[in-house]
Amino acid sequence: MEKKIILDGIVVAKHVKDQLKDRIEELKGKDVVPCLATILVGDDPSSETYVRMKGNACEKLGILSKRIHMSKDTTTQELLEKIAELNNDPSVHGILLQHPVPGHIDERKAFEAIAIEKDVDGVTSLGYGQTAFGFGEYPSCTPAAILEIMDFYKLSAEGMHAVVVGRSPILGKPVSALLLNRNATVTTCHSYTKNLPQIVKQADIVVAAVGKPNFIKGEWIKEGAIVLDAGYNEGNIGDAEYESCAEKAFAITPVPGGVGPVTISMLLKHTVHAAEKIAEIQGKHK
Ligand SMILES: Nc1nc(=O)c2c([nH]1)NC[C@@H]1CN(c3ccc(C(=O)N[C@@H](CCC(=O)O)C(=O)O)cc3)C=[N+]21
Repeated sequence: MEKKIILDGIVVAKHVKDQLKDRIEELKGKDVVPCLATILVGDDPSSETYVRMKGNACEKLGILSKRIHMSKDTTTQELLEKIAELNNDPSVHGILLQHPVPGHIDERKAFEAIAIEKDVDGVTSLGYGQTAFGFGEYPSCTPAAILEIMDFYKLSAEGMHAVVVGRSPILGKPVSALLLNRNATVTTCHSYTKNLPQIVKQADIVVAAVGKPNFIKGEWIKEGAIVLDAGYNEGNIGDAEYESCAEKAFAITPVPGGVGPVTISMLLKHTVHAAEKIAEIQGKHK
């Protein structure tokens, strides 16, 4: 077999961020500083870590990071009001509401409240629909990261059987749609799927998006398949059992250092794009 490829998310993320530097400078020349607002509700330590990483990545690149931290007792109404305020704030170009929010909050309703032009995280149903139809500007960041990694390493999905394990609104469903748009034959598996190992065994491309540590085993992987692990479990453990899957795979993303860092770079890329569109509109009114 050809040499195994370890798909290096740090390298891909750096490539994406390097390409943004000139665009950010150009925007600043037009007096536009891209700005991402992040909303964290509650004090789940790993959510805090991810949101902090997102904010820090913004600042490192010259993107403003407006960090909103709301108490765990926040009501749906209060969260909706905060989102409305950010929708109406012309200095904010992108809004990220960190998932999950505390259980008493209607998360779907909150996601839906994000203005489509600021939905850089691809969480609204309109954004998802646009992604599914193939003209969305901002697919969810983890699905976008998975395609970015494939593009960087020139791994084509065309004609391949892609098996996505997981069907969540911001991961499994949109990544299935993106792969379908790249002309893969897509099977989306979930907790009711029968004979999961046999289905995964047929995959040329496996996307692990279940949220269960080391769930996908090496024995399930076809020799020479591509394994893309979008898992982010406690302790930086992926959804695919790395050692056993790597033995079979032709290419695989590690955790950490795979899909995660690219997810953040896609969020930055979408925020810069959102700012460019605002700058363009402002330019026309001058
Ligand atoms: N609205 C929303 N959008 C998201 O995109 C979103 C979300 N909610 N909720 C949680 C998940 C998780 N997520 C990660 C992003 C980066 C890493 C990441 O960069 N991880 C590093 C390691 C982390 C560390 O060093 O602690 C890595 O894989 O190398 C992980 C996980 C985005 N998510």
